Amino acid sequence: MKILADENMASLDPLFADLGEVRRLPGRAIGPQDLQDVDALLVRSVTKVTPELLAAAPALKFVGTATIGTDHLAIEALEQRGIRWTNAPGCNADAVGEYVLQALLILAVKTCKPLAGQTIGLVGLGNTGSAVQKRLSALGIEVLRCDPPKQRSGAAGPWFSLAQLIERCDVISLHVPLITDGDDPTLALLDEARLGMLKSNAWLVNACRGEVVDNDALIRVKARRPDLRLALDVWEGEPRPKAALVELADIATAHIAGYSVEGKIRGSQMLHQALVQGRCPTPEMATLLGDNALPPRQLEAELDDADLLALIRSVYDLAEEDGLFRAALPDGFDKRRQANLARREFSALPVVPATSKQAKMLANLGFTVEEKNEHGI
Ligand SMILES: NC(=O)c1ccc[n+]([C@@H]2O[C@H](COP(=O)([O-])OP(=O)(O)OC[C@H]3O[C@@H](n4cnc5c(N)ncnc54)[C@H](O)[C@@H]3O)[C@@H](O)[C@H]2O)c1
Ligand SMILES: O=C(O)[C@H](O)[C@H](O)COP(=O)(O)O
Repeated sequence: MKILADENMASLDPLFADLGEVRRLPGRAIGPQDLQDVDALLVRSVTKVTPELLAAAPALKFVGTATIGTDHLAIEALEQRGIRWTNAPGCNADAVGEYVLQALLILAVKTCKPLAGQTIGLVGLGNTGSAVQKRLSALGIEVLRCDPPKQRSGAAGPWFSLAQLIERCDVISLHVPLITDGDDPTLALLDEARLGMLKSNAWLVNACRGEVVDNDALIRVKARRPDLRLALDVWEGEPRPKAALVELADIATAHIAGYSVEGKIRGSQMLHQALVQGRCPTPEMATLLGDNALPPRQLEAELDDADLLALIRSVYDLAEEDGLFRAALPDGFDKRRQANLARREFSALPVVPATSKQAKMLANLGFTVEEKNEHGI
């Protein structure tokens, strides 16, 4: 079998080398010239799998994207050709949950407003939205949820409309796929009118797709509403985000919210499973990850937002990444993505809690909770 894969996918060798010949290319460079004899194509979000690309791939039988989003795949064309395809639902949801929690803590500390005092609204309650909700509820924070497709499917509420979230929430975090048609399109879901109605001093987080927020409108609204706070991981026109918007954002990163070693490996494992369809076992996470947990940390009894932020920053430092991203622009968007491939999830940090209540909270946040050892740590 001839496999063509994005060179930045995790665990390519241990997962796919035994299945055939694996050729690696930079994702943005994969084009019709590369696909003539390819049986299986493994991509990430940066490769646009268009009808034109598929037309140049007569032997293609399988396309896998190691991502949650599928907006870069021409799904109708794949299905018309009978090419099996899969994405990797939920693979990096924990990484997104951890990114958003850290972004909110940064804004809480910066604005001197305890996170627990904010009314937080989530738009989209699938894998990533739920990952954010889980972490906030570990801190005792309830959220208002907006997800019309879920609401219509009868999922347990309460549910709120987007208009209600905008009216009531101090914080809005977006977790929807990019959808351009149908009953619930999300293209420019936050347009100029809706952005203009955000509450005074509201925080807006976008870690789903840049096009879900009208970026030009956001520039205009933020320019006249300096009270708004923005945490933006995704942008219209990646890898060339609008410089004016980067400048106006409080936190800006290069579409890396879902980047964790664990999330990347999970994505590759899911593609392996879909490709082999049970013909051989998929190597376990522990084998692919290796034994490389971080040194344990003993915690104080009381943890405020700043303490929790410091703990989280010891795993991954979003404020530092924000600075590196700004310094890398205008050309370095993909360089920052490449540089984020070693980020670990909270579970890589063993923590020794001071109280049993804290132990529960830290476990629910995703940390590995350890008992005290004989040295008190
Ligand atoms: N920044 C990153 O690194 C990163 C990482 C992972 C995912 N993403 C993006 O986030 C998106 C969401 O990921 P997910 O895993 O939560 O997907 P998911 O499919 O599990 O959930 C999406 C949810 O959005 C809901 N939804 C759809 N249209 C809606 C609308 N108009 N209003 C409100 N809710 C709506 C759906 O009903 C669903 O529950 C992905 O499609 C991808 O584009 C970005
Ligand atoms: O949809 C997703 O899963 C994310 O946007 C994903 O994290 C993007 O990562 P990449 O395609 O660069 O691997």
